[in-house]
Parts: sequence; C-alpha cells; structure tokens
Amino acid sequence: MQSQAKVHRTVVVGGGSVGLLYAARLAVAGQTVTVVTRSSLQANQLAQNGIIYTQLDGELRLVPIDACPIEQGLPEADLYLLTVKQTDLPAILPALRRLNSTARIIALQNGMGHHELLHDVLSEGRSFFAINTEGARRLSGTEVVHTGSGVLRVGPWENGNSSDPVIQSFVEWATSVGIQAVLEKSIKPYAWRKLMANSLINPLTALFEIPNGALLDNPHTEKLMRELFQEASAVAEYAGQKLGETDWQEIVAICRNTSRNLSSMLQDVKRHRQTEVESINGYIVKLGKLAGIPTPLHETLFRVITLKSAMGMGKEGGDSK
Ligand SMILES: NC(=O)C1=CN([C@@H]2O[C@H](COP(=O)(O)OP(=O)(O)OC[C@H]3O[C@@H](n4cnc5c(N)ncnc54)[C@H](OP(=O)(O)O)[C@@H]3O)[C@@H](O)[C@H]2O)C=CC1
Ligand SMILES: CC(C)(CO)C(=O)C(=O)O
Repeated sequence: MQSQAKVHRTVVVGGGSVGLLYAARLAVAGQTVTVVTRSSLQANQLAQNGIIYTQLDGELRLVPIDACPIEQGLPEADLYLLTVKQTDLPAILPALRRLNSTARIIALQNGMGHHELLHDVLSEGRSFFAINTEGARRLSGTEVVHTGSGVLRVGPWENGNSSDPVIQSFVEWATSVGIQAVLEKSIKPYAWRKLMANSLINPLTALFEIPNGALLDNPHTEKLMRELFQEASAVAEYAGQKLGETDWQEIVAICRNTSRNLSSMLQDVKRHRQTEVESINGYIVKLGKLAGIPTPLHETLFRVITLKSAMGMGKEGGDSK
C-alpha cells in the first residue's frame, strides 16, 4: 500500500523485531528508509536479501531495504526511529549527539530511563517517544513476523511540541498504511501505564516460564500481581500518575488478550539475552528509594530476574530460528 503522506528520509536504528517491522512497513509504503544494525553481517544480509516480512494476515512480502552497520555512523535523515532495547541506548548516544539539529528522534523503548538519557544529549524539542503495543517477532536477521495489532502513540514526553511537522507527517503516514497511530500531547502517562503492565507481567512470566495468560489461572500469581500493582502505584503517584482500578483491569485485559504470548522478558531469558528488568522493576525500586516508598516485591523480582539472566548469559542464544 503506497501512502500519500509526505516522504521523509527515515533511519531505523536497530534491526530487531520492532525495527524490522517498522522498516518493512515504511518501505512498503514508499518511504525512504535505512536500517542501521549492530553487526556488518546483518547489514549485508539485509542489503542483499531485503526483509522477509510476514503481515498480520499471513501474507509474506519480500521488501528491498538499505542497511548499514552502526560503526559507519548514522546516515543523514529527517527522522530516526530508535528501536534498540533500553540496555543498548547508552552505546548509541554519541552517534545521536552528532546528528543534524533539524533531525527528529522517536524512541520506542519499553521501560523507563530513555527519556532522561535522550534529554541529556538532544536539544529541546528534538526527542519524541512512542508507546507501541503492536507485536513483532524477529525470526532471523532478515525475517520478521507481525504478531499482533495494537496502537502506536507518539508525542513529546511531557506537554511539549506535538505539532512538529516531521512527527505529524510520520503519524499521518502510519495512519495511512493502517497503523492505529495517535499523536499525543504527552507520552508520560502512557509510558507509566505500560511500565505498570510490564513490571507485573514480564518478571513473573520470566520467573515461572509461563505464557502471559497463565498468570490469571492461579489465585496465587493473581494475588502477587495485585500486591505488585499496589506497590508500584504508590511510586507512580509520587511521579504524578494516579492509578486505580481501571488501570488494574487493563493489565488483566492485557494478560487475557495476549494469553498465549511469551513476554519479551521470558523470551530474553530463554535466549540468554540481557533483559530490560533494570529499566522496568529496577526503575520502580530506584524511584521508590528516592521517594522513601518501600518496594520489597519489585526489588525481589528485580534481583531474581537479574540473577536468572546472569546465570544464562554467555550460553548459546539468538534468534528463534
Ligand atoms: N517486540 C515487540 O513486540 C515489542 C517490543 N517493544 C520494545 O521495543 C524495544 C525493542 O524491542 P525488540 O525489537 O523486541 O528488541 P530486539 O532485541 O529484537 O531488537 C533490538 C535490536 O537492536 C539492535 N542493537 C543493539 N545495539 C545496537 C547498536 N549499538 N546499534 C545498532 N543496533 C543495535 C540489536 O542488534 P543485535 O540483533 O545484533 O543484538 C537488535 O537487533 C524494546 O524496548 C522492547 O521492550 C515494545 C512493544 C512490543
Ligand atoms: C504487553 C506485554 C507483556 C506483552 O507480552 C509486553 O509488552 C512484553 O512482553 O514486553
């Protein structure tokens, strides 16, 4: 589907699940897009073979794509989509610092911490954030499957400039190709609600090695989730986010709607890759300490997952193929 929205040069930083999904969709819609990968091997594979993209309806598409490794620096563009994990953001900050001042950046990470990091290296009004509930799964360096539909909320962190032309045009493009994209005045409340869901579902599914829906099958795990929710809600309130029963019900609905999914943290643990627990439960613990709010359950899960992950690191991991 070719979009009528204005064409910008877009660079997708990170050739993982989310990066390949958005790069493929941008390219299919006729946008100029380059994927910047960590390894030269993946960049060569992408440039030679393109992205093998399985759409939600099961249709398979071969999408030609430009790609280069990060060691060559970031190519010039109007828009940069950051799709690396929170843990890999610090490594790309020097490259972001060198970008042209007209360039806009959208960070798509789960968890918290990216806002502060980007604020430190980019001047006011250049960094934007997205909360993405679309599901994607990379099968290899060149293959990605769109696993679930969702919403892409984009905007400044907190009541900033939501009428930036590059960002507006990105949202228009996304809408025109069938993505449920919404331009928000402030992403912070959505980031907090996603953090709450991830801080309950991800570590428990990773610890017990169960799919998301199984958390609701057992009264003990559901009770534990409730207690984790209460602990984190007190910290959220300190951060200016008042959460209540509706937010709890939304987390229960996420478990139900993604009942057969393996959470990203469980997938990372199984593949012996670093998890995002530090920017999820670790963030709640850190902020709790600052506010003098005890978070013993989040702290225990943070430590247990860090340990579980460290015990598996270095063993063979990687893609699902
Ligand atoms: N997958 C999903 O459905 C969803 C994911 N998210 C969030 O989106 C973010 C990305 O997730 P996801 O795509 O699943 O993660 P992946 O691990 O699949 O992808 C991250 C990619 O970043 C690459 N990368 C790491 N460091 C660098 C670097 N210095 N330069 C260039 N590339 C680099 C990695 O390379 P390499 O392959 O070499 O390690 C990897 O390909 C996370 O914060 C996640 O929580 C949010 C909603 C849904
Ligand atoms: C919403 C949820 C829990 C879906 O699996 C997710 O975002 C993740 O796995 O990281």
